Amino acid sequence: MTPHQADRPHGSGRPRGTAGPGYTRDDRSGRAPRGGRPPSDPARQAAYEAIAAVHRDDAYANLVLSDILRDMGLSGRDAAFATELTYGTLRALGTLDLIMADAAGRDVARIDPPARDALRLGAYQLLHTRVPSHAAVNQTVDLVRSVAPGAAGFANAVMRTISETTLDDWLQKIAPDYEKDPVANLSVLHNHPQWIIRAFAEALGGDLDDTARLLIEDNQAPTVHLCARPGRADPVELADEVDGQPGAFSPYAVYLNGGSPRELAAIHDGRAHVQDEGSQLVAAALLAAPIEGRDTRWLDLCAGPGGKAGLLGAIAAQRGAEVTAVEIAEHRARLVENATKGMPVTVLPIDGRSVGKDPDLPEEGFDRVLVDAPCTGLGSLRRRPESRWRRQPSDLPALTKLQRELLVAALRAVRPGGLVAYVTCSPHMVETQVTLTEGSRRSGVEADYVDARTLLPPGMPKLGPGPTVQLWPHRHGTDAMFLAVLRRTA
Ligand SMILES: C[S@@+](CC[C@H](N)C(=O)[O-])C[C@H]1O[C@@H](n2cnc3c(N)ncnc32)[C@H](O)[C@@H]1O
Repeated sequence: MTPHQADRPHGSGRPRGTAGPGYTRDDRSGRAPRGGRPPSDPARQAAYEAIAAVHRDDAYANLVLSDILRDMGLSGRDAAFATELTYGTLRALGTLDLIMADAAGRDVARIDPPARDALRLGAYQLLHTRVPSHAAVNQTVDLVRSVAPGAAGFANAVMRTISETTLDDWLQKIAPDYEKDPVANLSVLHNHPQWIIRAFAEALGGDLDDTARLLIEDNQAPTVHLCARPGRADPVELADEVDGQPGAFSPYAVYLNGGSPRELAAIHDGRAHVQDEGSQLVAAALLAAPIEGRDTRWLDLCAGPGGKAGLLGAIAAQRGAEVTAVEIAEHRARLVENATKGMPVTVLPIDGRSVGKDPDLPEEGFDRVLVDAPCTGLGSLRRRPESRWRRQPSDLPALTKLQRELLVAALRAVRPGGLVAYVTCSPHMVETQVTLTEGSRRSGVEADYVDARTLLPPGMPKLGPGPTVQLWPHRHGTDAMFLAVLRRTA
């Protein structure tokens, strides 16, 4: 699973008719049980339902919330408030749970799941929003009464205890001393699991001050970036049209100032797509280095849902090239087809590791190959509020094996003289440098690094010593994309 798999219909992570630990089937709707009181506030009810679905069904917050908002007919300020509450609560979960445990005098694992999620939402309002305390307490007790009627008195007591102390004082109380355990301290202060902080710190050369800056950035709601598709839209004109601004680095990027990109005409008519600026940069980097000889056969080995294929396809149309886009998951392959309509792109719903075995994926058949590998997605935590608490270090072995195999396949698919870009939206060294070294070694293919810094727009700051590049939210305003470019020599 990768965080890119956000197109999965919500709830599909768990078989129908089953419920997550601690939930009964009656909890599954998330709505007030028959005989319970109706919700007093639709935005909070929507946020509660989304948070409960994330924990009960392994749903993705962005998908489940947009379904709930639509079903409840919420828009404008109500929708914005529900979104802030859902995303904020999910991001802050680890620290909220520690505060709740302290206030309740028991581990949160021992609180009934519906009451626990309602309390998390309440604690978030008390500690992170301007909602007046009495309103946060009363609304939360009302919500608990409707989803876990027996726990209303308990919820009242916990909420009142939390409300008596400011967030700063809570953090002071529960965070371990920075001098004794800096990672544990940062984990509580900035709402990230410790293993992720260690991975970030390692990729940032052990600089914990810089790591803290990254953690703070990870807790901000990211700006939505559009990609103005080359040949179809001019970014400056598009920026005017959507009341946004041209991006700082990618020649295709437009930053939205707010509002939902779903409603934009440019998205509907295929002139633009939503794509982080870092993703645009790494995809374009594959095409930036000159190669000798034929340059018409390009391969995207992990294409779903089609963001980078959409950009590669638009440029291929201009340069007379053709893109083969491979995606193993059928429903995601269909998304790639949608994303590349009208472009010279052929979508293959097959395993990218079948290079040399599938006639459509011949060895040495391609001039440029992109491996945007399935990964932990630790580089895009801003966009997926629940993922930092869902991901586990135990996810790494299976992912890195797949990454190595896909890199080996890519190196075999490219012709001598051609280029392979290895990309992850994770800065975890095991997924970046280790995979790269191991995959290149095992491929048996000879290849040299191209300095990836030279393939990015001039003037980009803080790209490190090369030849690989790690982008960062707190340095570049992008997701933490990793990029390595290899030229096959023989
Ligand atoms: C990081 S995502 C790619 C994102 C995509 N390039 C984009 O820009 O929208 C990785 C994708 O690889 C797919 N995948 C996983 N294993 C694969 C395999 N063996 N062959 C082909 N695709 C695979 C996943 O289903 C997922 O869609």
